[in-house]
Amino acid sequence: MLLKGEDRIATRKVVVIGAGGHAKVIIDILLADPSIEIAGCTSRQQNRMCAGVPVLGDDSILPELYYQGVRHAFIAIGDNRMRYKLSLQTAAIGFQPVNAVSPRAYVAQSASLGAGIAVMPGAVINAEASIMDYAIINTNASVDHECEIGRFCHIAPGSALSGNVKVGEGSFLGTGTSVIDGISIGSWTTVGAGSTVVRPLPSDCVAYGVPAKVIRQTPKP
Ligand SMILES: CC(=O)SCCNC(=O)CCNC(=O)[C@H](O)C(C)(C)COP(=O)(O)OP(=O)(O)OC[C@H]1O[C@@H](n2cnc3c(N)ncnc32)[C@H](O)[C@@H]1OP(=O)(O)O
Repeated sequence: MLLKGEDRIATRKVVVIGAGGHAKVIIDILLADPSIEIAGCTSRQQNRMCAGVPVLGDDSILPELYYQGVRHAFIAIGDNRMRYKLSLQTAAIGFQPVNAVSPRAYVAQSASLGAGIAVMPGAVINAEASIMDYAIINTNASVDHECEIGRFCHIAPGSALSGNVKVGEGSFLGTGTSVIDGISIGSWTTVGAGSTVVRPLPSDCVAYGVPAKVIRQTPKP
C-alpha cells in the first residue's frame, strides 16, 4: 500500500558496519524497522552477502557511501574497543548512528536509550534504566530498574542485572553473568561467562567465578 502525506514513513539509509554473527542479528532487527533501508554492509572478509544483505566492500568505501547519500550507520561489531574506534571514524565522516531495538525486546517507557545501541530479542530494560551510546544488550539479557549501562558496554546473552547496577564504559559481561542489586562495575572490565557478581569490581580487569573475583588487571584502552 502506498502511504501518502503525513502517513509516509521517512526512511533512513543505513550502512551496517560488520558482517559477522553479530551483524546478522542486527540486520534481522533493522529489517523489521520500516523507517530504515539497509544500503548494505561492510566487511574485511570476501563474503558477498550477510543475512541477505550485500557486502559492499571494506570500511574504505564509507566516505564514498556517505557522498552517495547514505547518512546513517550501525556499528555491528561485538568487540567493545573496536566499536569505540569505529564510532570515532564514522562520526568523523559524518554518519549518524541509529538504534537496533528488537520488537521482541521490552523497554520500559521510563528507560532511556542512547544512540547506536543494540537491544536483542528477549532483552528486558526496566524502569528508569539508562543504556548509553553504542551499548549492546544481547539476547534475553535483563537490565533492571535504575541500572546504568555505560557507553560501549556489551551485556552478553542471558545476563541478569538486578536493580541499581552500574556498569562503566566499555565493560563486557559474558554470557549468563548475574549481578546482585546496587553493585558497581568499573570501565573496560571483562566479567567471564557464568559469573555471579556480589561485590563491586574495579576498572580494567578480568574477573570471573561464583562469586566473581579479579583474575588479572588489563591495560587501559
Ligand atoms: C551472542 C554471543 O556470542 S556474545 C559473546 C558471549 N561470549 C562470552 O560470554 C565469552 C566470555 N568469555 C569468558 O568467559 C572467557 O573464558 C574469559 C574472557 C573469562 C577468558 O579469561 P582467561 O583468563 O583468558 O581464561 P582462559 O581461557 O585462559 O582460562 C584460564 C582458566 O580460567 C577458567 N575460566 C575461563 N573462563 C571462566 C569463566 N567464565 N568462569 C570460570 N572459570 C573460567 C578456565 O577454565 C581455565 O581454567 P583451567 O586453567 O583450570 O583450565
